[in-house]
Amino acid sequence: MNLYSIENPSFLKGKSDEELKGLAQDIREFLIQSCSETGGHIGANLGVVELSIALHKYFDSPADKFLFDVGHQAYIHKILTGRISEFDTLRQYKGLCGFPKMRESEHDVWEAGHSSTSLSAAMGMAKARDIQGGTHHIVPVIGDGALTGGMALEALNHIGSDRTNMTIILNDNEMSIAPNVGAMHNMLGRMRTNTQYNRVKHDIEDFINRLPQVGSKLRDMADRIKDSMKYLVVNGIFFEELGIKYIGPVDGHDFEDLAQAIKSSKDYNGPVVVHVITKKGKGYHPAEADKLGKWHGLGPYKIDTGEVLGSKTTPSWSEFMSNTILEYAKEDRRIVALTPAMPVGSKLTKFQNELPDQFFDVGIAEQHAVTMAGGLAASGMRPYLAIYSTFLQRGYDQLLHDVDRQNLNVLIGIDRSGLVGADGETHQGVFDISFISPLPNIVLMMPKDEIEASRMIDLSLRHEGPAAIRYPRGNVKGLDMGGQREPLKLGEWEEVVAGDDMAIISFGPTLDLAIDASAALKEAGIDAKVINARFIKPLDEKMLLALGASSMPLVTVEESMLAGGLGSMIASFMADHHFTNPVKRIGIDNEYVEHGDVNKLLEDLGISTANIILQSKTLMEQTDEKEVKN
Ligand SMILES: Cc1ncc(C[n+]2csc(CCOP(=O)(O)OP(=O)(O)O)c2C)c(N)n1
Ligand SMILES: CC(=O)[C@@H](O)[C@H](O)COP(=O)(O)O
Ligand SMILES: [Mg+2]
Repeated sequence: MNLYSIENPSFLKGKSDEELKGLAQDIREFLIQSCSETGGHIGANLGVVELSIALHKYFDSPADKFLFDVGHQAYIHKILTGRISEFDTLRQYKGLCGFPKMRESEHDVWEAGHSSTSLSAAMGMAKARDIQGGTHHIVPVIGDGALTGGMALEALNHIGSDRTNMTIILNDNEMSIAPNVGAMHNMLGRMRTNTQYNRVKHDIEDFINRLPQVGSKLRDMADRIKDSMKYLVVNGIFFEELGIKYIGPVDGHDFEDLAQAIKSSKDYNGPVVVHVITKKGKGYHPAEADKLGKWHGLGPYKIDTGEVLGSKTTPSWSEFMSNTILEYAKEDRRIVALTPAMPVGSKLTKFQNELPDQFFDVGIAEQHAVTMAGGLAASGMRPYLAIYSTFLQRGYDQLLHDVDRQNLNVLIGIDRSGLVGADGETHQGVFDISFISPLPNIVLMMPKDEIEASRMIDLSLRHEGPAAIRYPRGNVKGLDMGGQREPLKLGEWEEVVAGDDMAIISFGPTLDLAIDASAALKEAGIDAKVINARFIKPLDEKMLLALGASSMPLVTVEESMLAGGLGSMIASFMADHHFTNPVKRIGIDNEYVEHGDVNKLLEDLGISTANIILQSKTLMEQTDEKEVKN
C-alpha cells in the first residue's frame, strides 16, 4: 500500500484482516527504515503496529478519543492520521514531534511525554462526556511499565468506583525501557499465561445463554459459580475487584483476536481493561531480541547490523557519575543506588550487576523513589538517587516534605539537566533549579567538568544533609582524572578568569560560553571576569558582597528557566543588599522549549557566546552613559 496516500484512518473500515496484515508489514518496513535515519522510539512502536491499526479500524477517531500513555508509541497513529510525509523531520527542530501534539492533528487529543497520565486524563474526558451527554468512546492506551506509575493506580481507583464507560488498552510487552519490574509486572505475568478462567467463564456464560427457559434461581446459581471462579484463578481479579471488567489476555498481533476484544469492550456498559500482549520491537530482530532496553529509543542505526551510529569517544555524564558512585559504594555499604525505571538511561546496570544488594529499580515511581531514599537515609544509609531532571518534577513534594524538610543525607544525581533536544518540551531539564532553589537545606551543584564532579561527589558523601549534583545529557570532556584534588569548600565559587570591568557568572556547560565571551570582550577592551557559580545553592555570599562593593555590571548565564534561576537569586541578593550593580540575566524566559538540535535551541534562546558578548557590551555602554550623566 502507498502509505503516503493515507489522509485519515477512515480507509481502514472496509479492510479485511488479510489487507490489514499487509498494511502492518508496510508500516513496519517504513518505521525501520525511517527511524534508522532519524532515530526515535523504534522498539516501542514496532510492538503496537497491529494494535494501532485495530484501534483506528474499530473506533472512530477523533470522535472517539485515543490517549497514548507516555506517547512515545504513537508513530503508527501519526501515520494513520496522515502525517507520514513529516517523518523525515521526526524529533528535529521545527519538525514532527516524537509524542502526540495537539497542534499537529485533531486526532491528538492529549499530549504526553511523562508516564502514567493517560488514565487520569481519560477519566476527565469521560466525565466531561457524561456531563455533556456524549456517547463517544474514551480509549487510553497504557503500557505495563506506565501502569506501575502511582498516578495510574490513583486513576484506576476512581474509574472503578465511578463505573463510567471507558476502554483501557493495557499494552503488555513485559518491558518498561528495560525489563519491567515489580509486583504489578508479576501479576500481569500470571494473567498473561492463565487463560483457564476465561475459558471456563465463557463456557458457563455459553451454558446459561443456551438455556433460555432456565429459571432465575439456576441462573443466579450459575452466576454465583462464575463469580466464585474468579477467586480460584488470578485472571483479571485485580481489575475486576476494582470494578473494571477484564478482557484478556489478547494477542496484540492478531487482528481477529483484537477485533473480538475491542468489540466486546465497546458493548460493555462500564469501564473495561483489554489486556493486550505484544512484543516490543516486533518485526526487527535486533529490537525484538533486546533485553536491555537499548532499542526502546535510540539515535540513527544501521539496519542490517543494528549498529548505532555516532558513538562518542568519552563516557557519558551518566556513566561517569554512576561509575564514580559505584567505586564509593564498593567501599561503603551504606551507599545504595536507586533509579525509577531508568537503569539503562542512568547507566546504573554496571552498579546493578556488581552490587545487586545495594541497588533498587523501583519502576516508574519517582515519588516512591524519592521518599524511599529518605527512608534509607533516616536509617543511616547514604542513598544515591539517579533521576532525570524532568522526572524529578514528579517527586517534588517528596523532595520537599520528606527529604529536605527532615534534612536527610540523600544525594541526588539530577541527570539530563539542561536542554535534552529530541524529546522536546516534556523532557527539557530546565525547571529543577527553580523548584529546588526555595528549599532551605539542600545543596545544589553543577560541575564544569568531570574533575569538579568528582570533587562534588566527595563533598556530598561527607556532607550532613541533602545534596544534588545536576549534569547534562551528553559526554564528559575526557580529562585526566589522576592526581590529588583539593576538597571543595561548601558554597565557594571559583574565579576562572580575572577582570576589573564586569563579571560574567555561569556554571556547568554554559561556563565555556562565558569564557569564550570574556576572551572576545577583552579584545574589545572590556576586562570581563568569569565566575564559576558551581554552587547554585548556597550562593557564595562572600564573592557576591565583593561584587556588590565593586558595583560592576553582572551578566548571568544559565541553560535553565530565568524564574527562580541563579540569575534571579543573584539579582535578588544585590537588591536585598542595596547594591547598584546592573544585572542582565541570560536564560530561558517564560516558555516551553520544543524538540530540536540543542545548539539550535540554545541559539534561539540567546544562550550563546555571541549574545553574552552583545549583552555585556550593551550593559557596559549603559553603565558608561550613566556615569557620564552623573
Ligand atoms: C514519569 C516518567 N518516568 C519515566 C519516564 C521514562 N520512560 C519513558 S517510556 C518508559 C517505559 C514505559 O514502559 P511501558 O509503559 O510499558 O511502554 P512500552 O515502552 O513498553 O511500550 C519510561 C520509564 C517517563 N517518560 N515518565
Ligand atoms: C519516552 C521517554 O521518556 C524516554 O524514552 C526518554 O526519551 C529517554 O531519554 P534519553 O534518550 O535521554 O535516555
Ligand atoms: Mg511495556
